Amino acid sequence: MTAAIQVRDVVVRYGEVLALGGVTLDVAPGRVTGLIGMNGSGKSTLFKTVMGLVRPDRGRVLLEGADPATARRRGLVGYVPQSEDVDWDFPVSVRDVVMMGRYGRQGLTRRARPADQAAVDQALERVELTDYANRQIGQLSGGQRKRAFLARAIAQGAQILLLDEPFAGVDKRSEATLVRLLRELAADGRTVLVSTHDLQALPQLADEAVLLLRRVLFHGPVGEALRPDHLALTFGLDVLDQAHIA
Ligand SMILES: Nc1ncnc2c1ncn2[C@@H]1O[C@H](COP(=O)(O)OP(=O)(O)OP(=O)(O)O)[C@@H](O)[C@H]1O
Repeated sequence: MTAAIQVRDVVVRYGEVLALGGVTLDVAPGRVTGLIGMNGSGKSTLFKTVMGLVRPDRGRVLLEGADPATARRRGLVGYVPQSEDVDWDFPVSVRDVVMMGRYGRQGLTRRARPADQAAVDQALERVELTDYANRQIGQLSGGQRKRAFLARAIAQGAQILLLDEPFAGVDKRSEATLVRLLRELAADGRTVLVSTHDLQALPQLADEAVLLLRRVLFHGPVGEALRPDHLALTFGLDVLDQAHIA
């Protein structure tokens, strides 16, 4: 099967810092792929490069054959950013955030048509936030905020979903809801790439895993990714002390 996300030899530098040192990766549709790496390993940079928000110094990214800017314009790719990258004080409601997923279809007037309203209603229902639609986005819990951004991507009709640490600061129940939703979206044929620190949740979440440390150390079945030697390479030797993972 052709990869929905193709990353080829991508190098990204921030001044002196080498964030990605030649990443090559194919991400398949219809599956959840977990992206694992320690702080600073380049996970967010990889997402931003795939979104076209960061320009690689070398290499290229194709999303269903299109460059990231074109894919974004076509609404092909939806992004749930890390919480730190969002201004939670911004005076928008949950419904407004989800409606942003429809902007690409509304032209310059941004007038929401019945089809847009219906898509927003359905997306809110799918993530179980219908009752919170009129709340200011900052007045949600961590898990609800993630679900609101996921609803935006669903309303957009994005075929490729990128989620940067969606479980950080999220209670276990919200995490379970998010995992179920991501699995459903993948079963529908979407491409789901999700970064996480939560290695214990990985077997329930993902079909395959990518271990990242500025480049791809491993890409394959979750069971193999969690092997002690792979984790030691990815996180350093400390992780081996966590016997329940090893
Ligand atoms: N805008 C920036 N300017 C300078 N350096 C940056 C910038 N963004 C990231 N970096 C650096 O690039 C490296 C990779 O960062 P990145 O945020 O991609 O890692 P990450 O794996 O997402 O980390 P975390 O798990 O902490 O979010 C780090 O050394 C980071 O300090």
